[in-house]
Amino acid sequence: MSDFKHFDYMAKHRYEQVVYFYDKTTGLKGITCIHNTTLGPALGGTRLWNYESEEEAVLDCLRLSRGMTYKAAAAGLNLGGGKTVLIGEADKVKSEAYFRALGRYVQSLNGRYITAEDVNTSTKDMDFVSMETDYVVGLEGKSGNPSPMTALGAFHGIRASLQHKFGDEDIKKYTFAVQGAGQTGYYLIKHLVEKKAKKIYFSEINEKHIKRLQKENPEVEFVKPEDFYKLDVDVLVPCALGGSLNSKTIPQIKAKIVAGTANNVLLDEDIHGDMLKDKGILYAPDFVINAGGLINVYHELLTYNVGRATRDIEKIYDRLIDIFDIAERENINTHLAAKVFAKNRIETINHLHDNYIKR
Ligand SMILES: NC(=O)c1ccc[n+]([C@@H]2O[C@H](COP(=O)([O-])OP(=O)(O)OC[C@H]3O[C@@H](n4cnc5c(N)ncnc54)[C@H](O)[C@@H]3O)[C@@H](O)[C@H]2O)c1
Repeated sequence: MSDFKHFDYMAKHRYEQVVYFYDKTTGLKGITCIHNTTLGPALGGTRLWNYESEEEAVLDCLRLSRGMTYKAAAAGLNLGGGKTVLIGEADKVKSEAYFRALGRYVQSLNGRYITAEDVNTSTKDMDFVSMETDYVVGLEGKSGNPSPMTALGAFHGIRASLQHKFGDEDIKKYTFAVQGAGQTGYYLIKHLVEKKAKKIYFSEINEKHIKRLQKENPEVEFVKPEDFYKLDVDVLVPCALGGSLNSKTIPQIKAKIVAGTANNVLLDEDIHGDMLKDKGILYAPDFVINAGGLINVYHELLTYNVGRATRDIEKIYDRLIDIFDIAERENINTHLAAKVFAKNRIETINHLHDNYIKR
């Protein structure tokens, strides 16, 4: 019997709500976690995963929803943090009825939570969800594929990092190594090529993605994944896995900046955030630099306009500059500074709510 104490955990990290739902007919089994709605409705995708245990699923949902609170707050959006996880094998459970049942549960929360696609769920699945609820974004024909926008945000984040570290953001003067040329890495490389980066390396494990890039941009040089961290470049651009910066990889790094799209790059936020700081490596916090897709999808809740969304994504530049300044002033690592930045925004708006009596 597990001794995980749900309410103690919720109290410690200030969660608002955890909802369990089960639909007998379709076998839909899931959890929605709403971490914080100070800034607005909790937004976060629906992840479908064959979790080993229910506890693992709850913990994943809790952790991911909290991450969404910070991400939305740091992105300057009027959104809170939430997430849904569904327990099941993707190729066995998925159907129209399954996702429409999910839509019913989302609708029952009356707008406190807004969903979207995530691991193992697609825009097509979300179309079924949208038949039952208004509270779903990232639909076909609306804001579209988030990956190019995530890559665009990361590109502005790289510029901000260069500016802060070297006082000059001219891409032409620098060398880059990109890990992963998938949905986001591919587009990010295109931006670096377009701005005539001095040299670009990339590492990949998917043969198809390697060939695509070598065909389209032969000047971008392939390196084996095991050689990625020790490359003598100015900027490492992680666009693949979580946990890639850890006690084994950080000592190998020669680059002065780490800035890319990958989520949860630091295996341990505190230990590895400090390790990078001590080595004089500027780290652009993942949840700030990779928020372009979220900012884009948020614009669906307004009236979607690609120009306005793009301008908002550009603001990642200023936000990172502010965060780097906080880190320097407070002598803390940049990941912690980003959390301080996000928490400050939530607290400020919270006070504002206290001053204002709704009629
Ligand atoms: N897609 C988005 O809009 C978005 C938004 C925010 C964050 N992210 C994060 O960015 C990261 C990349 O997302 P994506 O959508 O580009 O995923 P993706 O799966 O399309 O691309 C990842 C690529 O990395 C490659 N890869 C895996 N392991 C590798 C290794 N050891 N060395 C080199 N390459 C390796 C894969 O083969 C794949 O081509 C993820 O961490 C994701 O959570 C993505």
